[in-house]
Amino acid sequence: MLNLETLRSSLIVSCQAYPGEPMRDPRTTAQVAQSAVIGGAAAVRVQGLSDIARVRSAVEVPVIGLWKDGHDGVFITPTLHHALACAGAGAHIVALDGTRRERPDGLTLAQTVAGVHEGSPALVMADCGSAADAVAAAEAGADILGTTLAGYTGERPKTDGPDLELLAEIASLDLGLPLVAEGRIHTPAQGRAAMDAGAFAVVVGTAITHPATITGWFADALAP
Ligand SMILES: CC(=O)N[C@H](C=O)[C@@H](O)[C@H](O)[C@H](O)COP(=O)(O)O
Repeated sequence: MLNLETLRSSLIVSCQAYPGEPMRDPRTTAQVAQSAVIGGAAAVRVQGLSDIARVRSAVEVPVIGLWKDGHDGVFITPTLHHALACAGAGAHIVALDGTRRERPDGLTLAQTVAGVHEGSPALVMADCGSAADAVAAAEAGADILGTTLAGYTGERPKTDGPDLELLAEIASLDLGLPLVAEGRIHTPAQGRAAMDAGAFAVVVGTAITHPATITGWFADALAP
């Protein structure tokens, strides 16, 4: 089983393209992931079964896999079925919705985490939206806590950069699990600030791997 200590103080790069986008292709995702590893990514985060499988065979670093189904409510690896499929595709860590919301298959988060642990060697990263989510996810047996859904569930404001206040709050609770900062980390300084707020590791997605958005930032800055 994966030793999480290898990810302490590290950068994890999320490599995702969205439905209909030109880069939505497993071969492209694998090339982006390989490039991230060359740059220093200690792990990668990848969406979708084909991308997980392709990236798993293309890089040596741990793969965090998720399956987005839909785009609102509980959509990040929403059920145990989705989670086990991610593990089956090769994810070392399965990222799943770690909120307190009702799940589409009616299972609790604890039942879902137990199901992943019983059915695969994968660890579970709980994508949380608040400190209350993080507490519940720790109690449910998650292996890693992430702030992925902060600003997306209505419990926290959508901050411009990372939700440093939430990170510090969860870190202060000493839940005994690695706390991964994820969401709207757009600069190296924001990554550093997330570490200083108590993160164990940092996930960066858009600012490294989504050229359409990055291009838009520059284009907007130049507009008269
Ligand atoms: C809320 C949601 O759907 N987050 C997704 C989770 O996998 C991805 O769309 C994000 O890109 C990822 O969390 C990384 O965050 P950012 O791209 O802001 O660095």
